[in-house]
Amino acid sequence: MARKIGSRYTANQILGRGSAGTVWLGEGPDGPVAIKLLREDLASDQELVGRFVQERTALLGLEHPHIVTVRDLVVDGNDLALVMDLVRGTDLRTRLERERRLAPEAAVAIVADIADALAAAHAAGVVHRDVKPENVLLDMRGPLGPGGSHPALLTDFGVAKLIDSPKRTRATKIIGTPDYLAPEIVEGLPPRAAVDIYALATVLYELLAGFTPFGGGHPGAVLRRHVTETVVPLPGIPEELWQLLVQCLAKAPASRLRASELADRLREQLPLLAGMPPLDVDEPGLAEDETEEPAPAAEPGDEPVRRRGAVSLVPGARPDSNRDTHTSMRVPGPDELAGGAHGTARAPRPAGAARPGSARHRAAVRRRRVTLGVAGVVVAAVVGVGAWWVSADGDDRPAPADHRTSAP
Ligand SMILES: Nc1ncnc2c1ncn2[C@@H]1O[C@H](COP(=O)(O)OP(=O)(O)OP(=O)(O)O)[C@@H](O)[C@H]1O
Repeated sequence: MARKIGSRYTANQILGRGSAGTVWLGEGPDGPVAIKLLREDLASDQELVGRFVQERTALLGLEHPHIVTVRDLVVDGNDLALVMDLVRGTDLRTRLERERRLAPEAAVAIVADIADALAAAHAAGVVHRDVKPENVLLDMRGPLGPGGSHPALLTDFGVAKLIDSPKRTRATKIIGTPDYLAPEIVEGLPPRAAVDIYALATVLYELLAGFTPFGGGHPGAVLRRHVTETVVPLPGIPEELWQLLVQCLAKAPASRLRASELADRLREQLPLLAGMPPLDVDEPGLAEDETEEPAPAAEPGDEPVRRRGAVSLVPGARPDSNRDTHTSMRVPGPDELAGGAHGTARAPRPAGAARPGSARHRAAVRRRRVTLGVAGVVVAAVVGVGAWWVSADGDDRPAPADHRTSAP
């Protein structure tokens, strides 16, 4: 089912789908390429097409060994496409799902590559705004580096910005993926380079722990944790690496490292991490008042219900993904964010600690109920934040799906 894209490219086979469109394995005048074909409703939006053409120079100018180069932007009839270098490998999400946690040396080597990519982008005045494991590709044809990792490349540059048009997302809405959103975005400030550092530090934490520091449960609760909670230490993590994470997950953007400094500091630590096994951390449970909403019973013919709080990048998007992707939510007001006196961040559970749902865990929860007057405040905040999520455009609701392959 090959199709022509403009006069120079042919899309031959689907590699994967995201919320903004479909990525194809294609052929161009200089050989194989990856072609990201934006969704039809995006392609027919004149304002977006205009921005697409405007952004051309910035996107095409980003060349770096750890950035997936955009080779061409094609506007042709109903087609709007980014033509990129083809990366033969897999994305970091797929690797993480396979391995659950990465050895610190491999995790740090991958994140240092992406910090290099961000340093180059930030120097060129480009903020990525959607750093997450799905947007990191591992080039299986590249040489093996520290920890046996292939080179990592950052992709999807500029896509969040292109789609974040005033018409689509009104000034009061948030664009991004909840688990990786910097607190200043939740508070409604414009995204600057430091948001990428926060997101990348979140990715590093996730590679080491197997879960993100503030993720889990309702997306409104996730956003609130970014603003109000401090990150919980990971058992067994080397102190210097932990300090680096804490600094880059700082609530104040100015306290975070710059990308080039982060890359250097990470690489300095590589020799100390050589041979260290993955950290021995079990995924924590959620506090009882933060658990996912129960999925409604399926009717015959119903599409599967997404279990977690993913909402699409743009109204109407139906991401072909079984992972949480983007959120498009109203910026919460100060009152809605003021639920942080009592932390709900998911504390890592060292092996042997009570497993959520166990008798020991239930007893602990009962004890907590008795002692926590403040819990009511938290519940109120969660419900408040939930209310503004529910009141967002109905089109912004989670969409079911499954997806994704890597390049052959
Ligand atoms: N340049 C590329 N070379 C090879 N495979 C790619 C390339 N770019 C993307 N892919 C594959 O295509 C799939 C879909 O990518 P896409 O960027 O559309 O989705 P995403 O980033 O996971 O989702 P979203 O757009 O919702 O953030 C990914 O799984 C990725 O593995």
